Amino acid sequence: MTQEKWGLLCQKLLKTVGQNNFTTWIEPLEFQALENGVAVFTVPTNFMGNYVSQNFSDLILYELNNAGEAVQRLAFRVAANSPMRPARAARPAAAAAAAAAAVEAPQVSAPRATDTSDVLDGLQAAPLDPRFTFDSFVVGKPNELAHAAARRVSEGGPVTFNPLVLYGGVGLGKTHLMHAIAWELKVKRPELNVLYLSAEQFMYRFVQALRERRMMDFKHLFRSVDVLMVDDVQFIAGKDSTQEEFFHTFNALVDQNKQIIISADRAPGEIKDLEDRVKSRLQCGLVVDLHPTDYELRLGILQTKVQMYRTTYPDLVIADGVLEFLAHRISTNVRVLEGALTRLFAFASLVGREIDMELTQDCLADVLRASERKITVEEIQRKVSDYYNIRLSDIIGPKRLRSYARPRQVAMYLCKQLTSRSLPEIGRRFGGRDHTTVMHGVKRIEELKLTDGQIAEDVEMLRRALEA
Ligand SMILES: Nc1ncnc2c1ncn2[C@@H]1O[C@H](COP(=O)(O)OP(=O)(O)OP(=O)(O)O)[C@@H](O)[C@H]1O
Repeated sequence: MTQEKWGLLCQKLLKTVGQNNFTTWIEPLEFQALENGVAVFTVPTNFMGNYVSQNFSDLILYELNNAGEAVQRLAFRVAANSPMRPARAARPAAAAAAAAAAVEAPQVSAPRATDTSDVLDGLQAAPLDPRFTFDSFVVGKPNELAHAAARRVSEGGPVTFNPLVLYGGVGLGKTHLMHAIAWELKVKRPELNVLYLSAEQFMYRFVQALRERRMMDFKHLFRSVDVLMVDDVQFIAGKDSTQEEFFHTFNALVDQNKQIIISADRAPGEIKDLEDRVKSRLQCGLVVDLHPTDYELRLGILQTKVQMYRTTYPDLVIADGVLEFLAHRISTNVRVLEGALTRLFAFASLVGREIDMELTQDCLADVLRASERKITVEEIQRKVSDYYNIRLSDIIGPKRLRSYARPRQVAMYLCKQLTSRSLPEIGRRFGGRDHTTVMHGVKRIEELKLTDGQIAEDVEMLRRALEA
């Protein structure tokens, strides 16, 4: 990090801590160097180093990381020429050594075998992946609404929908879109404090603050951001104190008209063990769904990735039909699709062969086998609820009315037939039901298929729709 960059960060710190605190504590800090993740500052006195590390280190770390510097901790050294530093010769050797040693921030001081503070301090703001930009995001029918909403938020204009909630199954691009928003805001509105972190990191930060009795710092930090992005919010479900703190943070930011962006693996109303008040707050803004990819989107993603790979492997040749084959066969999630392509390119470049169908099938045999059973429990639940025109929450929820119970049993049956999930796992996905309930449901549908033509037809139609 350069002195200029530190100067720019100081302007942000001034805004957050106020003129008095800034003049007394921040201005006297001199940035020295960034060494192996440690930002070293000189301070006029030991006392000042201790004070800053206890009261402002969270904030400084946050700003440094937010500015793209990978800093895990801060160290404060008393300046050798400080007028306030006692002459070296006048002090006993031990005291001199102690004074010369770095004053480390207490929560990140020497590694302690049983302490996770060091790890937790690295979680100020999760780093943004440089590959996850809007340019590299391929838009198709299943994600066009989510993309449009993300684009709008990334303009950093007046807050129109708060929060923006992006939800969808594994590997469908939620994190990619959140990072893309953050990158775009960095360019368009560099003065904004944008904090991206996972819900898990939010919890660790909260627990750390509680343990170190630094809740005021924590609250101050989270309430001073302009845009807060929390990824995978379902993680805090069932964690009561974290949910409560999240709720207060959320309200404080919304009151200040600060933008909040959340991602989750399902719609807020369907996240089990998420407090109702949190659910209802999340539902206040714009909730958009990233649907499972369709064939065209997968093909588009593959073509885009191939263009990118061409810069690394300019000589590789892909035979006609290979990308279409992959887009057709690997429909689990985009992460798997990308992984398959990476492996294929690496393999072909190692053996110096053209990528044709034979090489693809050899190299990706396991991936292709695994994705034969590609349908997820969530997709089945969604399709069944659409088919019977009932809400997804009624498929998962406790209601026993026949109009919900029968579709639920159909969904359980299809999960057993079309996924590799065990009965207890399926039960868990259906609102925490016991495996015997699933077993009963599956058996009931097997019987009905033989005696009830309508059920047999429903099951067949759904199976075909899911396998399409
Ligand atoms: N539409 C898309 N265009 C280009 N790449 C995509 C698209 N959707 C997903 N990806 C890629 O797929 C991978 C997984 O995406 P991402 O991590 O955003 O998924 P996610 O929805 O956050 O998943 P999880 O639920 O596991 O957190 C990333 O490498 C991402 O770049």
